[in-house]
Amino acid sequence: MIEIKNVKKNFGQVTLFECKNLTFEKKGLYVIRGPNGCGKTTFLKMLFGKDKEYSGTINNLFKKNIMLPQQPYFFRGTVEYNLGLALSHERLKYTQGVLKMFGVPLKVNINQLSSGQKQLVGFLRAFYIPSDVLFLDEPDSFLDKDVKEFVYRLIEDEAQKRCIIIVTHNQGISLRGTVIRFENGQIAKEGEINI
Ligand SMILES: Nc1ncnc2c1ncn2[C@@H]1O[C@H](COP(=O)(O)OP(=O)(O)OP(=O)(O)O)[C@@H](O)[C@H]1O
Repeated sequence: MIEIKNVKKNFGQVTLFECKNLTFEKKGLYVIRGPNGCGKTTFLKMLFGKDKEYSGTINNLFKKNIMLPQQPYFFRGTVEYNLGLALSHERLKYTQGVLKMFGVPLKVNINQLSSGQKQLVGFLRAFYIPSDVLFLDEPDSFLDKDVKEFVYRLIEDEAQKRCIIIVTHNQGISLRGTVIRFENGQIAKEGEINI
């Protein structure tokens, strides 16, 4: 669970956003929406605990937190090598199956993949590391329709077991979750809808 009370984020004299009251429960999918530059990535980093420069309270009670940034870090080496460093044998096998299904080569250097292929690898790696809460910062920006559909269904199913907080500009493919919207410098819960 994450509880937020009277949080204000400033850069210098300028207030980027405020969040008066918000709770992320133990399980569920939270979809963060808002225009470019409103502060979604900044907010995610604050929830994750990486950015501590704000006023007010963010009480993150989750023990194991995993964050997938917009540009995840990969080690020099193959796709398989990068996944193998992070995942258990069983989860690695499943991940390899998904990548094969979408035609992503496993034995090539990670930097030889397309942006969408690389994004799928980064997503699967973060998704299959056990955690209590998973923060996803635009994990879908380069994914085609079929891959996005697959990833969204995976996220929706998994959110029945743990808390997943995703930032996305998605339009077109449905994703069922509680929408948290940035509007005029305020963050508020909109309720559970299909975006
Ligand atoms: N360290 C910093 N100092 C000053 N301004 C910053 C700093 N970090 C971020 N900003 C500004 O805060 C604003 C919000 O950035 P952020 O990346 O959180 O937005 P976003 O909503 O995730 O945008 P996008 O949808 O484009 O990814 C931007 O205008 C950015 O320039």
